Amino acid sequence: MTDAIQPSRRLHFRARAVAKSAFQALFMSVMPDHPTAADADPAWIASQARVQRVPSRDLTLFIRRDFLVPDECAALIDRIEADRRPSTIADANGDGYFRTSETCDLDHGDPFVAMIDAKLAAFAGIDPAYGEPIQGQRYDVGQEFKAHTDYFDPKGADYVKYCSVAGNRSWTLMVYLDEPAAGGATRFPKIGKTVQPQTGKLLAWNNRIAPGQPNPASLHHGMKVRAGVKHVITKWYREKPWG
Ligand SMILES: O=C(O)CCC(=O)C(=O)O
Ligand SMILES: [Fe+2]
Repeated sequence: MTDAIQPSRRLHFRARAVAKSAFQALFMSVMPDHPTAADADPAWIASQARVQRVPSRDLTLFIRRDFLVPDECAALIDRIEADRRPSTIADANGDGYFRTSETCDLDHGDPFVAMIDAKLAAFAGIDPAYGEPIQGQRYDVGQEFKAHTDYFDPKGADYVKYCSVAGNRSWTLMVYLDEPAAGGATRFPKIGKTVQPQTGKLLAWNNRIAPGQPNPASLHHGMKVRAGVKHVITKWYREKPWG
């Protein structure tokens, strides 16, 4: 079970591709040296300041607090608030309450969003061409995204629809933009790790054990917000260029 992207939106993003690549080139050029590979190198991620690796044999998971500053988070929240739709999932399982949040497709023609995208790519050390457009997710009280994986099930009905061009998802980067008054943690049940939302905190994990081999230990649950509102951005990289 995973979230679903909106194929109809892809045309829109393609039309923005020229602006996107120009901004990306600009921001990538002012960033310190970093890899631009097809896949992230955990050693690169671990080498950066203030990066913590969560001890686990089964999942490669990093946490970087204060990856974004509060002003950057607020500017992203403004964009998410202005343009959101009900979140969706692939491989529907009949549970209408599986993912109850709202989603925003951030506009990569917006130079600010392009700058955030470049920062994420530099952190991962992945060529931005492998990234899906960044999404924002918004959870109101009682909303959640039940335990799921971000990769698409290769045996699932929706695999061809979502993965025939760019392959499966490789890495997930996610940044908390605020801190709900209660609830809203991200739980990784297979490795016994729960991460609390904190403004600007980034999580990065590898959804595969090896190329082409999804990792079931990447299962995670965006838990119910109990008080307040939670916003995050999610960035998924693919095995092949997004196109
Ligand atoms: O909101 C969270 O804590 C998790 C979000 C998530 O897993 C997703 O959007 O795929
Ligand atoms: Fe997820």
